[in-house]
Amino acid sequence: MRGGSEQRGRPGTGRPGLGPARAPVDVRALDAVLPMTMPADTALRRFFREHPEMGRRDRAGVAETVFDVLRNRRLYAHLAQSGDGPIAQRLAAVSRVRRGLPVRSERADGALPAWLARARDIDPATLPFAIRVSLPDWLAIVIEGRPDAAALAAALLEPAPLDLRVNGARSDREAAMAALAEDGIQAEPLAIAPLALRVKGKPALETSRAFTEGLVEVQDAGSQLLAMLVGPKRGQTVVDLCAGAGGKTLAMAAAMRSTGQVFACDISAPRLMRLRPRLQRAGATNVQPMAIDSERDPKLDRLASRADAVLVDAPCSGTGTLRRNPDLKWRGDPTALGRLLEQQQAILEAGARLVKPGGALVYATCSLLPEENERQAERFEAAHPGFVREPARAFLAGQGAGIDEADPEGDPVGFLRLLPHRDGVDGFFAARWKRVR
Ligand SMILES: C[S@@+](CC[C@H](N)C(=O)[O-])C[C@H]1O[C@@H](n2cnc3c(N)ncnc32)[C@H](O)[C@@H]1O
Repeated sequence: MRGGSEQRGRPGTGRPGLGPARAPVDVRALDAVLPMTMPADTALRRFFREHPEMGRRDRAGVAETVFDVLRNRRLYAHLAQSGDGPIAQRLAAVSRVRRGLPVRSERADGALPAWLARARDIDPATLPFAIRVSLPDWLAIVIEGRPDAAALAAALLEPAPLDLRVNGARSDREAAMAALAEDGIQAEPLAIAPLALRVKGKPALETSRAFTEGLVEVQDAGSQLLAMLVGPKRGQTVVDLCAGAGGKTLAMAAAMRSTGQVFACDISAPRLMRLRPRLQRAGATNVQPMAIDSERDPKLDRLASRADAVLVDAPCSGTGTLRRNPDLKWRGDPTALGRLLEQQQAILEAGARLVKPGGALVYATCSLLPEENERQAERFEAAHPGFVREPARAFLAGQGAGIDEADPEGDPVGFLRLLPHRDGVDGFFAARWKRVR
């Protein structure tokens, strides 16, 4: 998808259309994001920092266009092929026209140019699957092969909802909803996870009392289930081996009511730094952030066979989170998958070494790719007969998650698979094992 029509008419090249300085702000924002040299939300945050004159509402409008384009980029680029002007301008115009928003016309009579009218009126059902659902070929092949392809692909094009996890150490759902309501934020409980709330609209959450006082934390409800699957209990030693900025660390620390110890390990010190203010807000005193060089870091030796539970929330393709991170479709490099698979295996091995006899090991991804999910879990089991798979859905249902014990696809294997079109959460995979010897 990179190339062809998208390369034509770059900004500042004397091409027809608007010059970059005069281009509408959503077009300039797209110019900043589309080179994909960094994650889209980082590029957009930087763009907003450079434009302090923009108000909250303007930013929201621009973010909506940018993310709509990222979600639908392949379809829009196809529809924009016959248009004139720089690609960012054409993509923004297609986005606006297909969302029923006004588009600035350059024609004297105010009518849309013919190409844009065609782009507005075309029925995507007439287009090939990968273009229709805006997936790169490598991912379209995987998704089109599934029985639920149409529903899954459609769900991946929707914006993700904003889910919160109530900090059980400080509040409960009723009290958190009341605190949010004080700041005009409406939220409803979700059945799937016992501490999950779904926020209505896009309010200014981070300035609300519920957020600043650590009653709630932003976390997809599916992600909350993965932390629950670890089953951390008061007083235990738990290792979160790929803790990142600590979404699941925080959930586990709260479940342990600030007793015991959660070692939050990651090779990215900057990500772990982002965990610190979150710990403070949540009042979690049982977490020890631990920056490691790799999964073989000798710092981990002292935890060998000591952990009651280990979570390996492995680095992965992120294909389950495309609602939230649509730029991954265009930044993701399928040739890097082999390296990721090796890393996942190595981290899972390292995690297993830390589990004490009788303890639990959870492997989780936010991927839709069987190679990163079922195949990895099966490979691990074949090499580690001392780890016995436990039925994940039954485990979660036993803790109050609103999911059926039986796999919806009738699969008896005991893995957890969460899907946006079916479960209303991001796409996740998880396996839970008990170390029996
Ligand atoms: C899926 S993210 C973790 C998200 C996090 N658990 C959460 O809930 O927010 C994967 C993390 O693995 C980390 N990582 C990558 N390779 C690693 C390794 N060899 N050992 C430990 N962490 C690693 C990455 O830095 C990244 O933060």
